[in-house]
Amino acid sequence: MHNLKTTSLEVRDNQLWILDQQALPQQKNWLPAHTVGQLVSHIHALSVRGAPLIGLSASLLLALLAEQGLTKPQLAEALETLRASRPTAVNLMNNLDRMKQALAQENFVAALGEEALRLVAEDKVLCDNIARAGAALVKPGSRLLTHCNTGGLATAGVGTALGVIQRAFNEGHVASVWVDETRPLLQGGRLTAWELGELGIPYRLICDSMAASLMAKKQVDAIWVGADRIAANGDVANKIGTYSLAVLAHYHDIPFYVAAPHTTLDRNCPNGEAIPIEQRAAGEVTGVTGSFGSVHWAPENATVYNPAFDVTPAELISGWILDTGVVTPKQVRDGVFLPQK
Ligand SMILES: CSC[C@@H](O)[C@@H](O)C(=O)COP(=O)(O)O
Repeated sequence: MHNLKTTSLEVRDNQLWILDQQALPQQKNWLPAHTVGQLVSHIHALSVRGAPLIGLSASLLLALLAEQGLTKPQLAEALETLRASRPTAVNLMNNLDRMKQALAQENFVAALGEEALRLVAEDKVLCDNIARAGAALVKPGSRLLTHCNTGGLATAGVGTALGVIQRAFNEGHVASVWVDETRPLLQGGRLTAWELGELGIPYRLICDSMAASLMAKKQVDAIWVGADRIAANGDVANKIGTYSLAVLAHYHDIPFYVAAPHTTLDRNCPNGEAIPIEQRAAGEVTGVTGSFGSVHWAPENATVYNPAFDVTPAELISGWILDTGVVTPKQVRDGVFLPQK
């Protein structure tokens, strides 16, 4: 495979490397993801993260392993191991379904390589299309609020919700961005703040618990988030804390938008209750770990509840901004996300 580089993935000399998103922004470390074991552990550690990026990294690794001579049964096993590495984001499953079709072909080495590169190239276009559709909804002078990280780090392109914000800023419509720090893993505080700084977009970092009072003070004009899975009834799984924002937005009459590629849509998943939610380690809540080391503040044996995602019901969402355009609540109620006949 030829060399390629996105913000956080690199194929160099037929090996996959990932930008360690756990070490950012203090350190820019590229880690080897040369084996299934390495990539799965990077996915578990959230060194590779963001729904689209997880799917692309798994697809590229499979293609590279095929070039290195793994047999069809070995590749099929690798594919299933990768598929099981993160349960909530459906982009991983969607991308691997396409890789599975390539694997079924006689000339599977070439087919896997072509398909993985196609997925990366497509993702860039999907991001651009989402940004274009979403930016048209951003009114001049907007103070936007976002959660988690949905930028170039999480995709092969400009990102999803953050891609919308970037484009709307370039069009002169964004005054500033409120960035939720996004406990427990601080994707907002570490990654979104860093990306917005690099882009020169004015932002202010807040603790998640500060969003409510900002809305009460009329300091937020719209909320933009990404998605890990959109169910057929429009319910959306996204980073824990998204649901609270949607409830707050509803109470304060603030538009709440979800931006995602069509690869995040799961037409076979009837509603949010059917979306598997990943439960994560207690240590993420009892303290914090980063490039600076680990700090723990909770009592030694504290019991913890740590779901990585929550579900926002469709009725709290003002619009689903896909690469195919803006989907309205009425269209969702009329069944636009239902399985296609
Ligand atoms: C374009 S990224 C969309 C989502 O994956 C994003 O909003 C999110 O929830 C990421 O969670 P993470 O656990 O950091 O992978």
